[in-house]
Amino acid sequence: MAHVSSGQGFTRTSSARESLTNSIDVDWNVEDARSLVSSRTFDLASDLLDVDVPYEGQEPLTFLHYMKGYEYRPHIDGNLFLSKRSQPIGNRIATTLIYCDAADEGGATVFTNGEKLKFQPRRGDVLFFAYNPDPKTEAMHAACPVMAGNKTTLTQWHRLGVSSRASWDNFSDWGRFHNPYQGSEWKGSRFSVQGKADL
Ligand SMILES: O=C(O)CCC(=O)C(=O)O
Ligand SMILES: [Fe+2]
Repeated sequence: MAHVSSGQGFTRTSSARESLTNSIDVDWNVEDARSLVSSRTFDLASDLLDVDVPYEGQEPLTFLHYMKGYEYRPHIDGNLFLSKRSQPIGNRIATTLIYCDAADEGGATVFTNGEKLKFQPRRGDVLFFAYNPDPKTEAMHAACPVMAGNKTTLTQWHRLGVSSRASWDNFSDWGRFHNPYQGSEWKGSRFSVQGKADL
């Protein structure tokens, strides 16, 4: 059972997932650990997907802490295709996982359909996956139970079509989430696929 926190002092529970979680809103007006880590995940996503993934208006960074026996059963993070024909405006298209601490035993991230990949993370590893072409097959994944030690991760989901004026919760039916940094905008440089050919 997970105690899934919004960071606003309430939790909801999920039987598919057992971890301690916290949502970390990013203030895009300042350059700090949160904005720098989060922005790098969007740059990576833009580069790999060949489409500019916005920074502002995205879901918060989510910190997950798995203790011994905790796991996250097979699930999909998003349910739309990223194809030339469909325009997944406002929807999740990909996920970046940053492994802050690896378990001593267990805690692999596995892709349970398609090619059945198993990724045994070490501290500092980063895993990126898109839901293309079929999110219900290749992108179905799970976090194996932690058998010894602790595992902590930061998850950043990536959406297209969000902005400082149109945040992610406008495009989901989970209700409106208070973000103290709503409307903040990154003033620094950012990766763009337009300049990629010149690299
Ligand atoms: O911690 C993991 O290995 C997977 C986490 C995950 O699936 C998620 O945050 O959506
Ligand atoms: Fe997931």
